[in-house]
Amino acid sequence: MKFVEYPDREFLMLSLANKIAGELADFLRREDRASLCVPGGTTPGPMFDTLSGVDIDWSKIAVFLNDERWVPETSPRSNTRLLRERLLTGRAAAAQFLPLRADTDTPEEALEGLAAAIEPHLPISVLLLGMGDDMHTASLFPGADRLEEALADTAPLLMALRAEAAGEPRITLTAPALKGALAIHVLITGAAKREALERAQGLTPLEAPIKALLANATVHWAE
Ligand SMILES: O=C(O)[C@H](O)[C@@H](O)[C@H](O)[C@H](O)COP(=O)(O)O
Repeated sequence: MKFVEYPDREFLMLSLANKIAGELADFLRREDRASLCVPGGTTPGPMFDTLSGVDIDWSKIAVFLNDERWVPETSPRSNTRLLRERLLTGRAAAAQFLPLRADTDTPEEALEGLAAAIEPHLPISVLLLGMGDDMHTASLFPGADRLEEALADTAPLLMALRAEAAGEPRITLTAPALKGALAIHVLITGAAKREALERAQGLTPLEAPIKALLANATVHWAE
């Protein structure tokens, strides 16, 4: 794991947006298409604001979430809504967005169709992850009902998980799909998350799911 500390959040968000844009541009020099997989939550909005304006060929980039909360897109908790408002706008509006949400009562009913749309875009070219104070990443929550299956090398691309801390049911990319990414970044801010990350180093992925993704990751942090 590589850990990069920034003097403040603004500098972190700008630098990370430029780093990710540079990596996507590099992929597009070598390949016809690239994919970008990003978290929802409250942290990445300012980074999305910068990234959405960068001058790369977004029409060749598939964008999808790490995970989605099973709520309608009109909900303030919808990660899709965050993406539409903060990332898939400006130049990045030309990107191909692959949803992790469908109009079914349960995430289980939608898994197959959603996974089939993402499958052709693997491995992920650039993966950005967030992390909660409880050391969850994507919707791989400690104590989630099917966490062990979702961490296994044999896990399917997508799974539905339920956890008390998650609130609503979740749909998430599983550990092997995330681990297969060609570049992995983790974006965290604040003292509590830095401490949680340090704690995770000494724990197993079942106790601290972020641990499953750290080996090849660059963690970006500011107070
Ligand atoms: O839907 C989600 O909850 C996210 O994708 C999740 O994995 C997120 O990255 C962390 O919970 C951190 O969230 P914050 O940035 O809000 O702290």
